[in-house]
Amino acid sequence: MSKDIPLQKYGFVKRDTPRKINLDPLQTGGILTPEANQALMEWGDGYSVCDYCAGILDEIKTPPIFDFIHKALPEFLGCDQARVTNGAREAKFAIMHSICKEGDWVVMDGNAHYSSLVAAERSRLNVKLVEKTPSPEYRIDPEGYGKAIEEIKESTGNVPSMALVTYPDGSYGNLPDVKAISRIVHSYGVPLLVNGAYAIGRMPFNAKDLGADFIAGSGHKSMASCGPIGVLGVSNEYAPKVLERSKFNKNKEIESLGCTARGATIMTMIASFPSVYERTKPENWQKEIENARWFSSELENMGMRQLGDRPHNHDLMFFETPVFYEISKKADRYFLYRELKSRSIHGIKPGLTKFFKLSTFGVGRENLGMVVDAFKEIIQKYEA
Ligand SMILES: Cc1ncc(COP(=O)(O)O)c(C=O)c1O
Repeated sequence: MSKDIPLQKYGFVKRDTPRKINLDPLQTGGILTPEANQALMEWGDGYSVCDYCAGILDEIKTPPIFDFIHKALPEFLGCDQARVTNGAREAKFAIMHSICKEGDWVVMDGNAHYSSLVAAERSRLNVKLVEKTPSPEYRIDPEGYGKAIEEIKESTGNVPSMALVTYPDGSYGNLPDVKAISRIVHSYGVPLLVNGAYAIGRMPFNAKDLGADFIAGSGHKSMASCGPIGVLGVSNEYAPKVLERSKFNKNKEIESLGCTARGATIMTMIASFPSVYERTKPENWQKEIENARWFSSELENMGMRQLGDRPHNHDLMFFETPVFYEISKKADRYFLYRELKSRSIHGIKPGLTKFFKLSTFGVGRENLGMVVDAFKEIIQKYEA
């Protein structure tokens, strides 16, 4: 027998982050609804959803996983077929791995998330990035996709086997012109994967309208679900490859390794779905954009600068904050984190003062006003 393991620090651990107001881009869209909180307790046992499983997760009728995956999700995502995965990255990997062959090329926007790059690496693909425009916009020019495809064609003799665009990206919250990108890549016969980790579940999103052949979304990031869970969407044209079943076990899809999100993760997604559906309606998303723009203008009035798309069209925003950086030289680099923490405002990374990103999603105008007031107070306190 090995040495005794000290167990004191394990068991139930309380989360002590004060987060009355949460601005963390990773977290705002993943906060559970009351229904999802309830589902978490009800379905928390490991394989709880499998009481009535006949061998195929997405065909479980009770609880209504079949209806959710085969009816509600494709309708919601605007795609022919949908599946749940263990995250956006697992959806991207499954798509790349099934569609591309080792050594193929994939073209991605220069704002692509690292998880898109590692999904390509794990699939043994080569990646060419479409350059973004310089600061302060960091825009992706759709024409860059045509140029990248031409370059790959010239050097390898073949077009890439896939293009990917991040909509919006996770640094600046920029929404590239996906329809234009889709037209360009399709003119070369290249299929398009839209990484909607920050779109699906927050804002109106329709794969067919965007011209996407594949989509990936994140439940824990944007669909008020406890992670890890994501969604994958695919057109009928590519579904046979992406959803191919095992020759050893006809019930099991290869790319999902047979089963994906199960237990609490899928049940929290289902529990939150009515609220998520509601919040993505254009009129509700419009309010989120108005809040983001209002918040951005308040920060700019204090001497900060919002980078990326202007006017901004998403809740995720990146700010250059020289006013806090100057204070940090006199105080220390953690002063902002401490001050916000003492006001129960969470989400700006500890130690960041020169620039930071945040999300206003679901925070509401009143709480955003409290953040604005907090920033004003902090500036006054340290500049006095
Ligand atoms: C733009 C973007 N895409 C994908 C992901 C990964 O999502 P998931 O955790 O669901 O794999 C992230 C996570 O930060 C992201 O910011």
